[in-house]
Amino acid sequence: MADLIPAETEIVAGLELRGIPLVTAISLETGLPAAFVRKEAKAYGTCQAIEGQDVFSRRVTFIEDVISTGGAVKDAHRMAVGSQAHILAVVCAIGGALRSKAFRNFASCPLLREQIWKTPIGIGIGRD
Ligand SMILES: O=P(O)(O)OC[C@H]1O[C@H](OP(=O)(O)OP(=O)(O)O)[C@H](O)[C@@H]1O
Repeated sequence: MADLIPAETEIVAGLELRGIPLVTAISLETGLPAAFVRKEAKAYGTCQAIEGQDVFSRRVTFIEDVISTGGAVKDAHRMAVGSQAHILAVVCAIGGALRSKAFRNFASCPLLREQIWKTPIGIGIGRD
């Protein structure tokens, strides 16, 4: 997966929960700093949705284990945009589970929709 991360990436961000061990391994392999995207912002303490790095104005690639409807990526994208991160792409381990609903969800995330055809997820679509 590490080979598939866009070269401009400054931070890799794993989506809770199964994206967390993946992004940790990719961070160790690439040296890119890892962030961790909660399903929703914590209601106390840091009150953050994205932990581990300040993603403000940074180029971020999401790391996911599998995408089905795209709902988890859509939620993460909304929170990352709220933090003014620039999301370059989402790289997932298993793209073949992608369902048609994902395209409706990605329609609200134009950057991801653009990238989806260029990243391994596009390969996943081809296998579906
Ligand atoms: O594209 P989607 O339809 O959103 O489905 C994919 C998501 O579903 C799974 O997580 P789940 O919600 O089961 O949570 P978990 O990783 O915390 O177990 C998986 O790890 C993805 O994050």
